[in-house]
Amino acid sequence: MTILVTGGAGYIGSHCVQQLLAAGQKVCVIDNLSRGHRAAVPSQASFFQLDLSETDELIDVMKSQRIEKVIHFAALAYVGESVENPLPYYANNTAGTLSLLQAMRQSRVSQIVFSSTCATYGIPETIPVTEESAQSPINPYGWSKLFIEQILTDCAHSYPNFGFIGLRYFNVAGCAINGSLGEDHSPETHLIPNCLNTALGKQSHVTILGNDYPTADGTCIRDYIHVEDICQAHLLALNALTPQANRFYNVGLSSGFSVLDVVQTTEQVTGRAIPIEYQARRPGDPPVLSASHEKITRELGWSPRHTSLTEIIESAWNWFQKHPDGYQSKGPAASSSESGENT
Ligand SMILES: O=c1ccn([C@@H]2O[C@H](COP(=O)(O)OP(=O)(O)O[C@H]3O[C@H](CO)[C@@H](O)[C@H](O)[C@H]3O)[C@@H](O)[C@H]2O)c(=O)[nH]1
Repeated sequence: MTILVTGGAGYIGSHCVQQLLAAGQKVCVIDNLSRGHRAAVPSQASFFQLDLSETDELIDVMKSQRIEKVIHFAALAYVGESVENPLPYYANNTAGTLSLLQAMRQSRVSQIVFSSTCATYGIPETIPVTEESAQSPINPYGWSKLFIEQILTDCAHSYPNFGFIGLRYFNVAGCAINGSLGEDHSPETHLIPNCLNTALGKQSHVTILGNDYPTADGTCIRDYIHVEDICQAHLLALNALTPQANRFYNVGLSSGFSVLDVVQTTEQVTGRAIPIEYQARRPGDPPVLSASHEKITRELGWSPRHTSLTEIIESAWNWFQKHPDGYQSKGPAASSSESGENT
């Protein structure tokens, strides 16, 4: 059977493709290659440069590649940007997923692992957040994903063969432990890459977006989880997919680190000073997010391997040092063929 991976040249998608291939799966990647530099798609996978909105082309790929299941990563995922400009979030994330689901239905592909987010919880009433916590997003990114959760739930109720598992990610971070894949967003807004780029001297300081939150040091607390542990959750979810599966799982470590904790840990890992400047809060940011992962541990046997923030940042620092210009750098991982040629 072949697994279709949407967004398979992106940060999390590329790491997952590597794990799927290592597990002996046949993989087909689609990616629109927008938003800056992408990882090269490995030659063992087939690749089609497609956007989620291209329903007919998606149907052609699903039929010609004999797709059996889908892992759906492709999405816009910047909380701040979604507040400034919500329409692309609903178009790309919500309408794009609708197009994908229509293509699946036309092609008789009925099982999907979906990348959801802790941003669907909004400001949680209790920490750690369980899957039963109320979902009330405070930014369009979270809403764009929550709408998809409802669409998937409705499909599972109405279509007998349809099954899904939705993974609600907390803050995915770090890079492949073997150094082969990294994190390269454009524009870069994520905290750990911004800290590492400051350590590399590519930017003068890290801007702390708010120090008046109701937390011990006044900065936001997040649950950082290593990208390879998120990918492991996808492989387990893939195996657990059945017709009528209708389940959501939090994927986080139940740990909480403030923005200042992350800056200090990055200083320790890199041995370099990271100057900071304070700015006002970024609209759409909840003060504290951390996951209960009891359900995915109990039901799927998920067991994260990289559980310290130091280890997560070390894996990223390893890649950033060797790729100071991201995938454009002249390094071993960046020199392979462009993903667009690899069809
Ligand atoms: O230069 C920076 C960047 C970020 N932050 C703060 O650091 C925290 C983490 O921010 P970031 O790394 O941008 O991640 P989030 O906005 O928390 O979003 C991530 O976590 C979401 C879940 O909330 C995922 O779904 C998103 O895809 C993913 O980008 C937040 O409190 C930010 O306000 C700063 O203070 N300065």
